[in-house]
Amino acid sequence: MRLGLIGFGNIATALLDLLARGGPLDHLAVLVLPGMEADARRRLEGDLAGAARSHAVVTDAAALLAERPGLVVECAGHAAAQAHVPAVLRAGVDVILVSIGALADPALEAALRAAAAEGGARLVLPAGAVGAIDLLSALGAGGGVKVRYRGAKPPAAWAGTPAAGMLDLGALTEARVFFTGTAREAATAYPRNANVAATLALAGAGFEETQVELVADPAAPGNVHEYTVASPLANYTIRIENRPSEGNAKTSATTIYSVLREIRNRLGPVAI
Ligand SMILES: NC(=O)C1=CN([C@@H]2O[C@H](COP(=O)(O)OP(=O)(O)OC[C@H]3O[C@@H](n4cnc5c(N)ncnc54)[C@H](O)[C@@H]3O)[C@@H](O)[C@H]2O)C=CC1
Ligand SMILES: O=C([O-])CC(=O)C(=O)O
Repeated sequence: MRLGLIGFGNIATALLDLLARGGPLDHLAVLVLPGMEADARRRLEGDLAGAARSHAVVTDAAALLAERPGLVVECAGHAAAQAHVPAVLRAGVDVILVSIGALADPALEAALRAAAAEGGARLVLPAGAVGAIDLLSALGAGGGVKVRYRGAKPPAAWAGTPAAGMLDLGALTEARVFFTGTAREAATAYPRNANVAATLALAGAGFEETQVELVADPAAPGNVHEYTVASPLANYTIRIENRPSEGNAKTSATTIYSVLREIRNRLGPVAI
């Protein structure tokens, strides 16, 4: 398999580590920010040396495409999704988009849909840190879906976000709701913490109709995603207590495994 990665942070490196357990990739191309090439090469020739038979480190989409990836995983952030994913899709290469909240920008959502159609490629939106997206997406097609989502994380996971200006994160002794609004507002204001809100919106009731609450909770047993769905076909509530990933407290470890699942489902004889 020839894999392209946009971003080489927590998700990308943990994913490579997992993939390498199944044997090395045929070729790996990694797109990093300019100036970060040497760091990436050091890791690819150091602790991640077994991940691929050959590798390349690039800084733009044209160079990534020149490496002929069969699949690209975006795991870099909203700005990277905007800068690089349209060209990859237009070139006919499928993209697993992890920074799903980027689609809260209607212009980018339209551009990515158009690029995928033009290139004959597929934009794959993984479940990421949440679950039961299969059911929500099925119900979404039936219409009349209402979704309420609550995302709670320990205070430290909200560092560097607008929550830090509203709350004294280090001194919290009880749970505080600091945001209520639509999924579009949540994904836009919290690009590194509310991709789940966008995933639920895209699967179910849409960005305006998906109600979101974000919470800093010193007693949270991890990154907790809870949502309730009411629809003519089924009603359900789900609560997921995620362990944070080792490399980034904002990101749940399950996100990495969700991307691994998408890749495994493309390669194996059975998809589940
Ligand atoms: N769909 C979901 O459920 C979830 C989505 N995410 C999203 O996944 C993304 C990655 O998460 P992590 O790996 O934990 O973050 P991270 O911060 O550890 O890694 C991101 C990497 O991307 C690099 N980067 C930033 N802009 C770039 C650009 N324009 N071009 C190339 N590289 C660039 C950074 O230097 C960094 O190394 C974030 O956008 C995050 O919000 C995270 C958790 C859940
Ligand atoms: O990983 C998580 O728990 C969720 C997350 O950061 C997001 O929704 O962006």
